[in-house]
Amino acid sequence: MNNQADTAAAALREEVQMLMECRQVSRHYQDGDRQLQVLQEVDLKIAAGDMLAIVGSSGSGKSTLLHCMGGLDQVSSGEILYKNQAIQQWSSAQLADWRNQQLGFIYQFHHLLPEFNAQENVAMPLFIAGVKRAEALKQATELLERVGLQARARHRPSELSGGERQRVAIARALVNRPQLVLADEPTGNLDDATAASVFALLQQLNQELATAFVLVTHDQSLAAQLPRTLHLQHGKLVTASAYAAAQRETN
Ligand SMILES: Nc1ncnc2c1ncn2[C@@H]1O[C@H](COP(=O)(O)OP(=O)(O)OP(=O)(O)O)[C@@H](O)[C@H]1O
Repeated sequence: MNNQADTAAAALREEVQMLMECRQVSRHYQDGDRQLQVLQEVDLKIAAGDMLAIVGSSGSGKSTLLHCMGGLDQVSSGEILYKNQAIQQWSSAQLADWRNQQLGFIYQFHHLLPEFNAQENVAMPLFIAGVKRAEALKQATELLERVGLQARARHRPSELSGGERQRVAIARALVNRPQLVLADEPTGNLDDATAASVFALLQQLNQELATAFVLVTHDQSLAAQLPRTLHLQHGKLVTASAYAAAQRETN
């Protein structure tokens, strides 16, 4: 009886903590009469507080997978569950609310709004969610402090360095206290030292806030610092050793 209760409790804990699951996710694009298979039967699970890297060579499907996970692209078959609900069944309004309230996105080219200063850029998801301006700006300031940019709050993106802009983008991705952050090459356009400090910041935020992070990267050395790495090859998840063998063949 006790054993049964323990098993049930463990199963429940896993359910509660499971954030996202990709089940047999495939994505193809039609190119004239040719079908381009970009993702093939990808299975993966992300639990609360996970931090994982997705590595793969150019064109292996990393961004497509991330876009599907964020509901920005549609899967051709399979399903993506967020807290056990299939996101492809949601309306575009539901998807937009979900992205605004539960997800954070960090892109390689940060997409900050040039006419707004750093603090307003960070506050933007809160403005969109209907939070009052003063409260939104207060929360944005807290996040800017956290990423070490309080002194730059009133600067516009054009007045910031690449690394500073990327940190503003990270603060913006976190301002809604998302449970899951999807980051596409978040350090891709930064020099090595800045990339390392931005990466360290993501790790720190993962530990402090228990935010789950999925980081798409080309950079194997960054990925190696994370507890879990998934390897994409021609749209399929493969084992680390199969991936390494294929890399050796191409080099
Ligand atoms: N909208 C689209 N229509 C047609 N083909 C597409 C589309 N989006 C992506 N692709 C193709 O899908 C493949 C995977 O692209 P994706 O951007 O996911 O790769 P990636 O691994 O992120 O590459 P990179 O590291 O170069 O950014 C590529 O061959 C790309 O040309």
